[in-house]
Amino acid sequence: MWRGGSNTRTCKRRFFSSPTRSRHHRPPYMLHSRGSQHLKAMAEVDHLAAERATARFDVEEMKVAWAGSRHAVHVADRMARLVASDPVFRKDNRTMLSRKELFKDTLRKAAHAWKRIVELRLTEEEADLLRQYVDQPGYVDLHWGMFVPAIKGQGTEEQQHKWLPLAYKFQIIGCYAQTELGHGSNVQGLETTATFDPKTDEFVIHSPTLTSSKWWPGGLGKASTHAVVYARLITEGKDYGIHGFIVQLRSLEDHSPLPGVTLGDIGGKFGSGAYNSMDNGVLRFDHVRIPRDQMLMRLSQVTREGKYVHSNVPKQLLYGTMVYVRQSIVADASKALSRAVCIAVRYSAVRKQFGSQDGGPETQVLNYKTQQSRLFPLLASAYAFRFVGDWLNWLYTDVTQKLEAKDFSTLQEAHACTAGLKAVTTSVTADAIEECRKLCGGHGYLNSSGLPELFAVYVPACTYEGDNVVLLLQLASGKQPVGTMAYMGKVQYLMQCKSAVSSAEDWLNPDAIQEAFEARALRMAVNCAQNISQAASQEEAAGFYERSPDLLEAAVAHIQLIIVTKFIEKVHQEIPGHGVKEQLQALCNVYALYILHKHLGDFLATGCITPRQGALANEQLGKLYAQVRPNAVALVDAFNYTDHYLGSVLGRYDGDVYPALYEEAWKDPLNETVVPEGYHEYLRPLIKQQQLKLSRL
Ligand SMILES: CCCCCCCCCCCCCC(=O)SCCNC(=O)CCNC(=O)[C@H](O)C(C)(C)COP(=O)(O)OP(=O)(O)OC[C@H]1O[C@@H](n2cnc3c(N)ncnc32)[C@H](O)[C@@H]1OP(=O)(O)O
Ligand SMILES: Cc1cc2nc3c(=O)[nH]c(=O)nc-3n(C[C@H](O)[C@H](O)[C@H](O)COP(=O)(O)OP(=O)(O)OC[C@H]3O[C@@H](n4cnc5c(N)ncnc54)[C@H](O)[C@@H]3O)c2cc1C
Repeated sequence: MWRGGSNTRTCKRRFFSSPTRSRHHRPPYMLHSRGSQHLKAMAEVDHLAAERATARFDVEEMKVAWAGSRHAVHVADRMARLVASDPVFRKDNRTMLSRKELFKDTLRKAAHAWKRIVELRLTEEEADLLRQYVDQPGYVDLHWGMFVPAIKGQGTEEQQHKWLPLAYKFQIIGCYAQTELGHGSNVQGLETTATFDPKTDEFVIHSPTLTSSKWWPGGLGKASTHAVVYARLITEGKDYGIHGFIVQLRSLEDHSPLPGVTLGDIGGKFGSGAYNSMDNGVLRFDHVRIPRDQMLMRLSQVTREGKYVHSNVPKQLLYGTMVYVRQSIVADASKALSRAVCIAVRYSAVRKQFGSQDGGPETQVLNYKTQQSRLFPLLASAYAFRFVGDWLNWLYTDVTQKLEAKDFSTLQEAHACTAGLKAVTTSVTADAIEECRKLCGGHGYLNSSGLPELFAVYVPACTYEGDNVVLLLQLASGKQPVGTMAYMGKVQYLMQCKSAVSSAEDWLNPDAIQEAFEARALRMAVNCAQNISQAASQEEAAGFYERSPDLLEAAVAHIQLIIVTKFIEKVHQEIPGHGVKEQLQALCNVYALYILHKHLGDFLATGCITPRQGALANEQLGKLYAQVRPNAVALVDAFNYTDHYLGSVLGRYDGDVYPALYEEAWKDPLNETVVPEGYHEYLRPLIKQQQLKLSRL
């Protein structure tokens, strides 16, 4: 019932295609042949070769561990090359395009991607990867990511039979129209109505108020012909709450809005380039009629006579599409985070500052302990999110199979885990991309570093598909100790256990880590429960409301425990390749001890560890950073990203950063003329006026 598209995995190796540039854009030194020869010679040097030589593990095997299988590495490799070598998929000029140009460029790329998918007869897995490497948000994300899964999950067999082939062949383009101007988080508060008219066997879709205007759906603004619209179902005078309906919005002949439909784009968004390639839209209905069979009727139906019938399944299955997308957002978090970290690690190995008193070489900034303590936990988090994402995908698949067999026992667990992991991984990733920008110093602030755009594209992930705070509160309201909450069954032990750690090395023992994280999460949850019951003499809801800031922290502790646990489980598996397991073990420890250090207050306040044990964890963390240092560049190489996909002059595989930065500057439209436009209007008169004044003195 929750079926959606297949999940894709990341990958790729370097493959840089430099776009051809007009002569007048060239930096001055490139106009001389000696200069360009020099540049060419420089480009053939691998400035990071020395870094790669210090790696103590087999990078090719680490690529397999990261991607999940040899097959996954291979497919991703082919798709990334395909995209990187195709000039239509060029993206280095994206931040310089106007909104209209950017949108047209997105339409062009989507159409070209589809053409290649059809021509090359790509499989679903290959097509998903190809779209991922095109790396430009657009209507296709919502078409494949939400419209199709909504019909698969909530449509009957007949409805799927009718609509999916149209969607699969792009004969219709769909979006997911749930959020309104007045309500997003509170789905039950949506106002759009779908009133059944038994006389005509139709639903009348209507937007009764301004706040009921659909607002935000991606792909709605300009591209979609259809939408799955969420509206209050009213029949026989009774409001049955939110249900999904397939509604045609635009003519399939000339793309004009159908009668009664008003729609457009909601306007420019944060950052240049970035999510502005997406046409997030506004939509209003004025008594638009659709046939009864366009209500998605897998979970509940309205009969010809107008009788409402609800199947014997939990009504929350209506939210299945959101659960599906949330679990893919967790997988995406590791992709975005690993991209930022790859850029910051490579650049930190190239960048040198200070440290040469006697004319010798300066210090690579990656050698500064502060740089390591800021960067290596993010590197470890990228791996941690990758593996927890794989586990979540497994959980989702498992729940989906159970639901097919009408077993709803794991539904709540899946909801809680996807909601909590979505919230934690996106919040950490958004902050981490910004940290990576700072780790790259001034150059990180340039669009050509790739980081500003990555940040601007990524941050809305903290809001869309459920605001992170709202989702964490969902997790905090979970009741039964099942699945990932099973450790709560050990309440008596975990409430009084004392950590046995007595040396820094003791923190390398996964059992010590696991116990500390379990005890912290459990004690925080128990403290919350006690405080809620004390705060709420009359009603539990009042106590929940009162203590919700503490509940958020308890929910985060629970999710961090899940991430640590899944990383430990991963490292316990058989992992082939020289040194690969050892590196993953080190990263797992970095992740866990970093979280412990960062949230030391929680661990101390709940009495799970002593201040001395906290200090020992930090001591061990420093040792682990030293262990990661010689492997750092190889560990980001294992993400296997092309230069095209990274889209960063600072993160280039060859580390040849400075000529690339220099060259990139000349591509800016401001450099199209030597004397800027506006000089004669504003600058010259100003200067002349001042000169005249001075000459009169
Ligand atoms: C490859 C694919 C890639 C795709 C990427 C696409 C690109 C992405 C681009 C961006 C695209 C962005 C696209 C977009 O942004 S699409 C719009 C996304 N919108 C949201 O995410 C809205 C967030 N709000 C909600 O989900 C609900 O309103 C919440 C959950 C907050 C409350 O809910 P509700 O109002 O009903 O009230 P209740 O709290 O009393 O809950 C009642 C009961 O229901 C249970 N419950 C709640 N939820 C679920 C659930 N899901 N499964 C199973 N159970 C669930 C709950 O535990 C409780 O159980 P119990 O305690 O009674 O036992
Ligand atoms: C880029 C982008 C793309 C989107 N794409 C789509 C799409 O394709 N289709 C679609 O239907 N929607 C889409 N959305 C909408 C998105 O799902 C909502 O914006 C999101 O669910 C948050 O809801 P909201 O805007 O109502 O936030 P609000 O709920 O208004 O949040 C405002 C603040 O209130 C807080 N808050 C709200 N409720 C509570 C509570 N109970 N307790 C404590 N704090 C609370 C939040 O934490 C937040 O700080 C998109 C949004 C964005 C930004």
